[in-house]
Amino acid sequence: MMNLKQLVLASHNAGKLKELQAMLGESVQLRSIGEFSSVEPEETGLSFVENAILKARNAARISGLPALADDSGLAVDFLGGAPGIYSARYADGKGDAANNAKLLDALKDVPEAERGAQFVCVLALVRHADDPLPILCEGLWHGRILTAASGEHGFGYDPLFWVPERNVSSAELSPADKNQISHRARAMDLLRQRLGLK
Ligand SMILES: O=P(O)(O)OP(=O)(O)OP(=O)(O)OC[C@H]1O[C@@H](n2cnc3c(O)ncnc32)[C@H](O)[C@@H]1O
Ligand SMILES: [Mg+2]
Repeated sequence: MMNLKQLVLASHNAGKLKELQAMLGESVQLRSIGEFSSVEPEETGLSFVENAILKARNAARISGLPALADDSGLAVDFLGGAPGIYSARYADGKGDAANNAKLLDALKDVPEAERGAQFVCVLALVRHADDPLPILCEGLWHGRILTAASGEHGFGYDPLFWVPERNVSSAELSPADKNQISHRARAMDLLRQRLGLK
């Protein structure tokens, strides 16, 4: 079994680090890859799985530690699953606010019944850079895209994501609540099972 006290998170996204660390609790300390390098690998894969593995291998290579990567995004039904793996780059790298504005515009005049969407999260854990058997876990979260942003918590597309089971946007959920039911929470639940942490 790998030494999970020294796990590096292959992500430059502070929101992910916060959520994943909260879910893992104190038994595992996640170190950010940002401590080792500020260079972000190019996400050249065609799937969440490929990009998660690519990021995990890269972080393991740079840090010399086992690495966990999270590749995630928003798949919107009306847009045929876009922006999907391109969610972070949807507005050409101009950031969360620009991504959200572009999404609202793409769904302008689309009725509520056709605004379904899923958050997707794939977690990949490699023991070392060339690990031939990465652990892969995925989680989905079904909801709807709102017609205007609402809420201050979370990050990314959270203010636009309506959570039917709670009747609020994902950014209106407390961090603890989001971490119980999100795509990331579901993937992490599976990962903890795989690692024997629960
Ligand atoms: O690749 P790393 O360094 O981990 O950081 P990133 O932000 O680029 O992460 P991704 O490539 O996985 O892109 C994920 C995109 O999906 C969005 N996203 C993922 N999970 C989310 C969540 O829980 N709430 C809101 N938006 C989320 C996020 O804001 C990004 O635009
Ligand atoms: Mg990324």
